[in-house]
Amino acid sequence: MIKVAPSILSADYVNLQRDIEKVEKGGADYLHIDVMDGTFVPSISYGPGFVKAIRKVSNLFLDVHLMVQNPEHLIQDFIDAGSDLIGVQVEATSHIHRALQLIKNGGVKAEVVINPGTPVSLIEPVLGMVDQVLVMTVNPGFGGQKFLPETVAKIAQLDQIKKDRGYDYDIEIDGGVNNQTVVDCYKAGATVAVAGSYVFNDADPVAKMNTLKDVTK
Ligand SMILES: O=C(CO)[C@@H](O)[C@H](O)COP(=O)(O)O
Repeated sequence: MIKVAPSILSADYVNLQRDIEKVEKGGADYLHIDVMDGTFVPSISYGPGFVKAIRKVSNLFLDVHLMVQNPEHLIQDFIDAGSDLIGVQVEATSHIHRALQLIKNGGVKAEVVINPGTPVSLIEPVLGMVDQVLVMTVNPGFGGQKFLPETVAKIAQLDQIKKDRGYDYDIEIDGGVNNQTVVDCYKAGATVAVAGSYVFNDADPVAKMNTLKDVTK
């Protein structure tokens, strides 16, 4: 069964605490928080103060995805804010190893993220040091996009590397995840599914999370 990480990008910001409590009580495994800087991706979202505020009202595992250029400058702020895991895009820094070290040295789980156009070979050197790999299944920056099926092969490749080398990272997927697209990803080796619009654009987000779990049993 896949773990589910609702993405608050699609939550109702005016009733954010209500939406977070709903998915927390309903069995969410993580809460996914997308940090966008308007440079690495076209949109701007939230900063460390936002993560700190959520930390005060929720015990959920905070899965913070930095879609920002040169993330190393911001990592400490997001550690201090109470993140449980911090993800950095391999395309956003010349120093991916250093960025991951900074996260780990701060006592937080470390994740490397790859965009749909980025090959797995680019992150191979750091796979032995991460707790999670995020395979973007859409181009990052916006919720509600269509899943890109060609990304499934990369999930399978990462699963094979994990088995061959005895690594134990989780493989997370993000973008266009729904009750259909999640199935092939799960079969290929995905262990965590981020879902934004599928979960929150429904009157019953908990039922949607349960569906993602049910179809991957
Ligand atoms: O990273 C992103 C968007 O770039 C996400 O985490 C979105 O929140 C996913 O939204 P859906 O595709 O599930 O609507």
